[in-house]
Amino acid sequence: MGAVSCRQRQHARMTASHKEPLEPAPLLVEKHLSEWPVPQFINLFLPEFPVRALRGQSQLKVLGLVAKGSFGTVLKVLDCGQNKVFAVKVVPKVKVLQRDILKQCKEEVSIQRQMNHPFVHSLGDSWQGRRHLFIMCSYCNTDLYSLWSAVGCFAEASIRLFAAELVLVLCYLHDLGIIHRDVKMENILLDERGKFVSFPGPTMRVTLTWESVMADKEQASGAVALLFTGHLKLTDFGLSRHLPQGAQAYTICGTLQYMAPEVLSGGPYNHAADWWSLGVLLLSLAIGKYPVAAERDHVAMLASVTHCDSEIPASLNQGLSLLLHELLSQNPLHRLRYLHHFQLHPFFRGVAFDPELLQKQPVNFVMETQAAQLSPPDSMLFKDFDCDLESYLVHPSPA
Ligand SMILES: Nc1ncnc2c1ncn2[C@@H]1O[C@H](COP(=O)(O)OP(=O)(O)OP(=O)(O)O)[C@@H](O)[C@H]1O
Repeated sequence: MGAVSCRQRQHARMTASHKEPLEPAPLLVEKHLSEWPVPQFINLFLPEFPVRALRGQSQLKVLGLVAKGSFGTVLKVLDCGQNKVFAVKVVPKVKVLQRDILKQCKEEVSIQRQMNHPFVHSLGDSWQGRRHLFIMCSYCNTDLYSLWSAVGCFAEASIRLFAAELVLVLCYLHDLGIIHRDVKMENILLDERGKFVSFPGPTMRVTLTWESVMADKEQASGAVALLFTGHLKLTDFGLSRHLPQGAQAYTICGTLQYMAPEVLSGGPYNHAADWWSLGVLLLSLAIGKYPVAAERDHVAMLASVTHCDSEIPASLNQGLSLLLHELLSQNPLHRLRYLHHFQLHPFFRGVAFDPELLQKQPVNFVMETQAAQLSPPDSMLFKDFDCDLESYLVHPSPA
């Protein structure tokens, strides 16, 4: 049995107030490394994390904290050279070595570099400083978890659209011989090209930021209708690995609520485990809560998920209910897994599994301003913010 590496939801996006730029905006700089021969603490992370000379004009300014994940801290930065906003995951090298996740970290970057799909978040850049690893991607306004927390139950049409996009993504990954192992709402970002149109009252507001949608929601009474035109991007390949078709894995890893029974029991398992996670995700979107709450560990969780399919309410649309039963099958061999399974499925009748066409479809939501709640107060989660920011936040010297 492999190492146990289960994740609970440990991070949340920063609220608007946390996202205010720090004054003056610090620069994301680590001391330049130029020694030869290359010391072990650098060599270990090559070639996936090259050493970079300080990048003059294209230095990165930290605009705010986005989230603290279980492996690293995600910062929102401005690339002054390109004048473009990115997200940078900062992972302390010492944590990588202490947790024995060096191979996993390198795999994350090499897999994400390989990605070329409209619904997958591709890698912008990766490099190392003296004490940290940096993984940079384009910045996305929000993630599916935040949207779900605000909206609650998703309408069937929205579930159908997101499901079709995720089916395309998982088929793409599995065809490349990659298993994701952490498909969950927090790892699904909503496209940076996305636009939100909110209707907090009689007036319509077009906005690009999630924060202004939330402000509309706070001010309105009754409900806020929301039209979202962006689409999803699967991210976080931190637990992904190359697994050729027909091969099996044994490491117990993932996020407890989303882990398939064969993963929780220590394997063997294969790509079918990602389809189970998709089933949990879609069911959660449909019912507005997790079908099975997270238990304290994988043994207790395994006992709980044995009857996961019984959590599918009879009130759901027949096609959706059938899809969920076929994704949440205890036996991985009985799970849907090939694109043609989905193309012929009654739930997807009339859906073109074409990324171009899917991206053109807007998604509608209605947020009840009284009932809906944002994710838990994020400031609480940052009380124990333990990343040593001082080491790489250098205030720019006055001009
Ligand atoms: N490119 C991005 N743009 C905006 N937000 C992002 C971006 N990348 C990550 N995030 C946010 O940061 C969170 C944590 O990132 P990520 O999942 O990569 O870190 P992690 O350490 O692997 O976390 P976990 O182990 O909890 O999954 C994401 O859930 C998302 O909310």
